[in-house]
Amino acid sequence: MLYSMNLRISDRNAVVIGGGKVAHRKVLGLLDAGAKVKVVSPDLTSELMGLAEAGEISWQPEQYTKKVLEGAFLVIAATNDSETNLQVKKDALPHQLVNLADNPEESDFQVPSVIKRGKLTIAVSTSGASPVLAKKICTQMEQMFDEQYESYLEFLAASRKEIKVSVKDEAIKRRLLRTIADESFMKDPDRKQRFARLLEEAISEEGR
Ligand SMILES: C[C@@]1(CC(=O)O)c2cc3[nH]c(cc4nc(cc5[nH]c(cc(n2)[C@H]1CCC(=O)O)[C@@](C)(CC(=O)O)[C@@H]5CCC(=O)O)C(CC(=O)O)=C4CCC(=O)O)c(CCC(=O)O)c3CC(=O)O
Ligand SMILES: NC(=O)C1=CN([C@@H]2O[C@H](COP(=O)(O)OP(=O)(O)OC[C@H]3O[C@@H](n4cnc5c(N)ncnc54)[C@H](O)[C@@H]3O)[C@@H](O)[C@H]2O)C=CC1
Repeated sequence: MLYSMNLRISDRNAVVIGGGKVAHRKVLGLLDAGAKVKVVSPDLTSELMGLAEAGEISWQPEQYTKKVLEGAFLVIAATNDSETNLQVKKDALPHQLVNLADNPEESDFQVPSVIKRGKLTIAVSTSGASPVLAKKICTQMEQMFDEQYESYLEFLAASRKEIKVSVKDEAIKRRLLRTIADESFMKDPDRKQRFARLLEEAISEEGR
């Protein structure tokens, strides 16, 4: 059984070994999360080359050696040589998180298929059984959780903060938090006013 979590990797060092299309996909995810990415590979796809030229990643144009792992928080071995990928896992220190693109069993973590809507993240994993199914499920979820969720999550975050500072009664607090998570709030263009009224009512109910 794998343990699911959302890792903060902004400004952490990530090393990706290999410069093919799989490496490129993993690099994009790492950059989105704000990691400092170094790619180690004698060659790069044109997309990775573009990122290197733009200074978004650093490129070490060489074959893998153990020393490239120095200072890495997270390591992804995505070469097309399974022996090299396995060697990366053997060389890494116990606290370095390692993913092998061709070897789920030896990986410390696996990368799920992901949908992002602002603060909302939906990650789907099949534990390596079928990455294609993970991607398909995400495609289905994309319709259910459309772009509207981005502003809705902003509304929820701001409203929850307000509830936390202005309501002391635990039962009333819980009721409000559940109410704003209702689908009707997601769809309501006047939800801010509706929430303001509810909050006012709750505060006066508490004062009684
Ligand atoms: C274990 C894992 C390790 C990891 O990469 O972390 C892993 C392993 C392997 N993938 C393989 C193949 C493919 N992977 C994809 C696609 C994705 N693979 C991703 C994750 C994962 N892949 C992790 C498990 C996640 C899970 O199961 O939930 C996604 C979700 C995320 C991402 O990569 O960012 C991304 C979809 C991105 C999106 O949502 O768009 C496609 C389809 C395509 O490219 O369109 C194919 C071809 C079809 C096929 O082979 O099934 C192979 C065989 C290689 C070979 O044959 O040589 C292995 C190795 C093995 O199985 O042994
Ligand atoms: N996890 C996933 O999502 C998927 C994983 N795979 C696996 O990922 C691997 C890579 O796939 P692709 O990117 O399509 O391959 P690719 O052949 O396009 O790229 C491989 C890259 O690794 C580099 N490389 C090879 N030996 C190296 C070494 N010793 N040191 C540094 N770099 C080295 C090559 O120069 C090349 O840039 C394959 O082994 C495949 O089995 C394939 C599809 C999906």
